Amino acid sequence: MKLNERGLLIVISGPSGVGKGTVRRALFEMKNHNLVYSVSVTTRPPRAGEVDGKDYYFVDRNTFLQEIKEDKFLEYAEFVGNFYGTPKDKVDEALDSGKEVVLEIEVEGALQVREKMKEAVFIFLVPPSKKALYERLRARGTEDPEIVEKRFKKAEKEFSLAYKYDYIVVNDDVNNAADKIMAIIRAEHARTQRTIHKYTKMLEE
Ligand SMILES: Nc1ncnc2c1ncn2[C@@H]1O[C@H](COP(=O)(O)OP(=O)(O)OP(=O)(O)O)[C@@H](O)[C@H]1O
Ligand SMILES: Nc1nc2c(ncn2[C@@H]2O[C@H](COP(=O)(O)O)[C@@H](O)[C@H]2O)c(=O)[nH]1
Repeated sequence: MKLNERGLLIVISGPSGVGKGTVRRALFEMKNHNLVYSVSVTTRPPRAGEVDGKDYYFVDRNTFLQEIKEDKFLEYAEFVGNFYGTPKDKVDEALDSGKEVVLEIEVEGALQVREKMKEAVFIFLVPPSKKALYERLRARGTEDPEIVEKRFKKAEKEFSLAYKYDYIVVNDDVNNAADKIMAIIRAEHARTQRTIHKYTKMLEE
């Protein structure tokens, strides 16, 4: 395949409860995009309403550990007691077919991707305030209070790594944040195409 036919990889991170999933869904509802969402594998039990194969591939711990051994993940990490990983073959397939692939993953995994895929774009979503983050996490009502505390505490470490990302986007308003992310994706796409075009021309000379 030609270099310029390969899609762009977009990594979105941010502390638990900041609104990554909500903003990503708003992004995918926009018109005229070429995005696909990479469904992760996890050992976390499904939340009410979550669908296997759409929200996550839900597996048990032994299956996940076996898949690590078989080198099936582009990246993986443990987050507050559960494993999460990105299936490598699906991401490669989608990129090879020219799609823009969105990963919504925590920071440890994102930094693994940074090492492997230099051309990927890294976006870190932040809340308007810490108070708003805590309130979103608590009000979502999907975790027991003790897990809410653990996830909120983990946010400190995640914030401290935000400087490793290419862009920081504030999720004050969902549509606002989705618009900003779409603008980043379009600009990065254009920049990548220009760079590839330049080098292809140079090689032809
Ligand atoms: N801009 C916003 N203003 C107010 N509430 C928001 C906003 N964005 C998201 N929320 C709410 O915050 C809660 C957490 O959002 P969401 O589940 O999308 O976060 P997340 O970052 O994907 O979390 P996790 O990493 O734990 O999966 C949800 O109840 C969602 O409706
Ligand atoms: N490193 C990875 N992190 C992932 C992946 N899929 C999701 N996540 C992140 O885990 C936490 C918790 O998710 P939750 O659904 O239990 O709230 C959150 O930050 C997700 O973005 C993955 O494949 N790899």
